[in-house]
Amino acid sequence: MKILVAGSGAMGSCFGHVLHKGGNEVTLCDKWEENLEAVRSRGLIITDVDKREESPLKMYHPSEVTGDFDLVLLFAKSMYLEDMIQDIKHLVKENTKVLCLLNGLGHLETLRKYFADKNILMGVTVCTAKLLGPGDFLLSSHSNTEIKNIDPNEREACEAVIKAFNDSTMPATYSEDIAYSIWRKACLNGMTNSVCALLDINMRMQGQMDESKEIIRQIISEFAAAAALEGVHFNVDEFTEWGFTFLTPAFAGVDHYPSMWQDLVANKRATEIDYLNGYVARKLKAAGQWAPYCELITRFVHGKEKALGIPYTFVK
Ligand SMILES: NC(=O)C1=CN([C@@H]2O[C@H](COP(=O)(O)OP(=O)(O)OC[C@H]3O[C@@H](n4cnc5c(N)ncnc54)[C@H](OP(=O)(O)O)[C@@H]3O)[C@@H](O)[C@H]2O)C=CC1
Ligand SMILES: CC(C)(CO)C(=O)C(=O)O
Repeated sequence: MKILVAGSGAMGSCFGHVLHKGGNEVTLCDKWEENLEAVRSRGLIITDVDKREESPLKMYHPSEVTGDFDLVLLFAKSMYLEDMIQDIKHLVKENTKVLCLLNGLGHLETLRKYFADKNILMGVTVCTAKLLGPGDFLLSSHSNTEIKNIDPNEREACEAVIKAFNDSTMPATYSEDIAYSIWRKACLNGMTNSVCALLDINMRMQGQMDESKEIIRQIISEFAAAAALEGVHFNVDEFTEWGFTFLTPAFAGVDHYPSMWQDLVANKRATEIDYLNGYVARKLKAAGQWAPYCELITRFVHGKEKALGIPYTFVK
């Protein structure tokens, strides 16, 4: 399969590398200058769990990419998704599928502004990856990715993408209800990413805090109220229990910090808060309801971004 990875930070580069090892023809593109420069001058380095590997993949600026692709894998941060789509949309032809695996909510609406449903695949992944430096990334796990076609007639094409992932040792499954899967993953990110970033703790430490279960339950209740407005229904207790399994050493090891901690605390970069807790707070507010936990968390995260002098866009 010919694959373009649009957004080749931690996740994009790691997925691209593993899909290349699985026999796919992969092109990476990104707009971060230091990243491009590091890959140009020294090559891409991927630590695939515990094996440090030099990847033969090249990385280009989106403006340099030409050709036909079967699949465009979107892996920009949520706030730069639209910008990335603007840069690569001309590369999406009649039969190209665009797969969005970003964390966060509201991305399908963004994709629909540019692409027909038949071109869109939506998904979520619990794989984790980390930026070690420009052009140097760690894939911490080959965990599951769920994918579904938006146009019901495109299941076969979606299954072909799932097969390409599985053939490349990236486990992937077909999601019968991708809206549910996306909300469940957003709940996980909404309960742990922002809390760990604000308290400067890792996921295992969050799991051990006495107060965690109640805080998490409240956050997930607000996500459930917002999801219901979109016709997605889930059980708050079930999601709280499921979320808690990620706060155990079995998933989080001894020191796993979620991506928002990596952005805000380690790398002092803007966060995806407006697409997680911020999305829920906005959604409920528009419906005349209130999400006190999500609202406060969003304001705290933006407050910290501001205090650190990080440029960000506050989605209203
Ligand atoms: N990391 C993880 O474990 C997981 C991440 N995800 C999701 O995947 C998506 C991509 O995340 P991830 O790959 O972690 O993000 P990264 O920050 O590693 O990469 C995303 C983009 O950010 C820009 N960028 C990265 N570092 C810098 C820097 N220091 N200075 C300037 N720009 C930089 C680059 O592109 P550009 O300059 O073009 O913006 C890069 O392509 C997100 O939606 C995330 O939530 C999902 C599951 C797990
Ligand atoms: C670690 C995990 C799976 C949960 O927060 C994640 O998606 C992230 O770090 O963004």
